[in-house]
Amino acid sequence: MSVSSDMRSVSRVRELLKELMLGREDPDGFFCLCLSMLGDTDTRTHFLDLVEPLLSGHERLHNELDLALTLSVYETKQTKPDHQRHVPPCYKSYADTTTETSGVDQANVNDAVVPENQAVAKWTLDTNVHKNTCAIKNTNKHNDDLKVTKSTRSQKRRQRKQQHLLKSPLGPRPVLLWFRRDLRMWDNPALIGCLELGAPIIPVFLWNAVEEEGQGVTVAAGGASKYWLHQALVSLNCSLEQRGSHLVTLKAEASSLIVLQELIAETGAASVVATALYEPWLKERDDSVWEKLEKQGIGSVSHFMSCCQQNPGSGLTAPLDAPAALPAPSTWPQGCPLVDLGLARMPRRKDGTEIDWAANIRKSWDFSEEAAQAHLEAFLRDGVYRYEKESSRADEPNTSSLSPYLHFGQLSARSLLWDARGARCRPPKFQRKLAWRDLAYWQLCLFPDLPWETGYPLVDAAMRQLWQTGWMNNYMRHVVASFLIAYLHIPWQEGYRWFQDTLVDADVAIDAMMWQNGGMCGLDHWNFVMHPVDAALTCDPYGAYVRQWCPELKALPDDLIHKPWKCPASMLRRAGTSYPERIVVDLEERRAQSLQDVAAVRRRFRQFVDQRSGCDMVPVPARLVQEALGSMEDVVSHEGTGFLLPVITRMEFKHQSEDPDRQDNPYNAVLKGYISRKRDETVAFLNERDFTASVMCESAQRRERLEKDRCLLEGLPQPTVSHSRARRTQIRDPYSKVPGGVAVPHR
Ligand SMILES: Cc1cc2nc3c(=O)[nH]c(=O)nc-3n(C[C@H](O)[C@H](O)[C@H](O)COP(=O)(O)OP(=O)(O)OC[C@H]3O[C@@H](n4cnc5c(N)ncnc54)[C@H](O)[C@@H]3O)c2cc1C
Repeated sequence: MSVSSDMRSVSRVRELLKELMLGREDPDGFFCLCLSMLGDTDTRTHFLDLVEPLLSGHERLHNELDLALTLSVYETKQTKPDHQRHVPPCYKSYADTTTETSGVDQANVNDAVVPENQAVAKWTLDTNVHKNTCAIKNTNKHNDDLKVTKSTRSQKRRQRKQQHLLKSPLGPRPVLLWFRRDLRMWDNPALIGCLELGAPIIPVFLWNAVEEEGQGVTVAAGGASKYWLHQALVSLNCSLEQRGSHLVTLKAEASSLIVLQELIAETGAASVVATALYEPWLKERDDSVWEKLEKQGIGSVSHFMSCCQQNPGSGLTAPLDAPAALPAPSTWPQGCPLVDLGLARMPRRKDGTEIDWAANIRKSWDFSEEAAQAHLEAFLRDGVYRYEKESSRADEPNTSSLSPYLHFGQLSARSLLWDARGARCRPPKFQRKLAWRDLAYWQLCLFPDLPWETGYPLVDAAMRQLWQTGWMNNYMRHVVASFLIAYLHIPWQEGYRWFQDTLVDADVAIDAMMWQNGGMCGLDHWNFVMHPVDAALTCDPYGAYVRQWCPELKALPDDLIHKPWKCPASMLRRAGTSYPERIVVDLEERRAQSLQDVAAVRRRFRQFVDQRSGCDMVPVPARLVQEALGSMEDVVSHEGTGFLLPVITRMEFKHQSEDPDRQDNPYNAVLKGYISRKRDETVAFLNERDFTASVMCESAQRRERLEKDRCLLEGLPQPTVSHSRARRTQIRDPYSKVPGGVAVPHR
């Protein structure tokens, strides 16, 4: 056997060993494959060394393999004479790498003996496993990439040290698997990374509310998302128990670092593994934790993170399976009951009874990892087709509703993307949403400082859905945000805070980015304002959504469901509704005022408006400019305001500053709802073609609607809808197709 084929066999055996630990290969099959790859002699000599990792946590498998080896040796002895022992040099060096014990500079020895690719073979296995966590969201790594490339050798040394640390006379020392926002068994590289270390695993969750929050208006963990977190931890613990392990929960009141150090002292753990977090204040906390632990000689996540950073961008790789079992330590550290973390604590009334505000959230969601996968499967089987066409509908569940699972890492973004690409329609719109998610994290890294009733049924329905279930779809989030900012003139930070407290998927990066864009101070202004009635005609054309969340409006006819103020008082009385008056009546006037406010701000801070393009500009952190352009000292200090980056600015603002006196701004951003736009286009089209037919068509539709409403209010059966419309003049123009459509030559 050649040297290189030997090495290949050994690394293949190690891969198979992983399969065995994960329960995807049985011991007999594993043994036969090893025998055929290594041959009789090498199997007899090295097999037990290779399967040694099984001794911690997989003893039964080890015993079976030991027996299989004994039987095979016995059989071989019966048939063959004993061969001379032969240990190929590369094999020896490989074994040395894994059991480094001497004081010799092992890094140099190994680098000299083993070709580079073989020396890292063991680690590339880790790299493949680990890198994917960040493959999707890790877009801001230029700095770290550089560091990694330079320090590969020292990392290798550290990795070997880590291996050494894992060995002790009493068997391998445990590894702490620090769960944070990766609360899952499937496609969890940190978990698989721990398994590969071949040591007992202690899964821990630490809670320190202050560390979680960061500075300023962050509100990182609001009530609803903490409630979700609690439930997700319950579910994670069940999954761990099914695999012979459990989650140790701890209040990290002093700090996460101190609790980790105590855990290390108590358990003798040799390393701590976790997936990266990207909120700047948590990243800073983590950096300092890793630094201190490494000084103590604890192998840490830095290896794992650097693997992520070395990700060559080779594209999406297959998600990882969940392990069948986890090796448990001989003794467990003492944790506290999960409820003591106070994540799901309910307020109490004066009489001591509990106010269970989460009852509806519980009814609306299944918090488990399995539910996340079932949701995704169901969505890709069916919903995704509607999503690609009409993701704005509020009255139909057309979006995936996966955001809380993604936020808490109960579903990995990689497996979502993997499955989406495997779906028949390869949904482009859905896949793009994940890019938005990455963008949000990128922005947060870049700019770390970053109970109402309105009388408008769509807005109220959305806010009630949010309150009751902790969620609403993207379109509705736009509707309520537009309403708050453009019509109520309330600062976007208020909306952001409320969302952070009430959304189960509350996510600082995404939420802050979206609210800032809505509040006209982000990197990409919304070039639209949602009109609460027009939007309703698009996303809830028959009022089903409003009827679900505002049942007091149930009895109103379709035509008036989004405009209850237009109902005659007698109709409202009959319907028995106590719905409030509109919070603002003259929407146009409110919008005009909002535009003037923006103009005033832009005049006052003229230095942040690019006079040529009319775009707003934001100061870019000096660090970033320097990284991007080498040295930018001149630009940064010379201007006094730092380096300014023009951002995507709403057209109507730009036009307004160009021509402040013009009343009719051609870039009016208020969106016409889809339905009203289509209806207007149809009427305009018919007007142009055949005025009489158009009038007849309109009045026939109106008569039908009135009749339907009358029957509804008087409790009569609904009239059967007549499909005979007023005759439309046959269109003879061969170049016209549909209103708003493309004109194509007729053949
Ligand atoms: C004002 C405002 C605030 C928002 N706050 C949050 C928040 O706190 N947390 C949050 O997860 N999303 C937030 N979003 C984005 C978006 O509304 C939700 O991600 C989406 O509604 C979740 O539903 P879904 O899983 O059915 O989404 P789908 O449309 O099925 O998309 C799949 C996944 O892509 C990601 N995604 C979708 N849209 C966006 C987007 N616009 N920006 C970034 N990622 C996106 C989410 O992870 C989502 O689960 C906000 C949007 C607005 C307008």
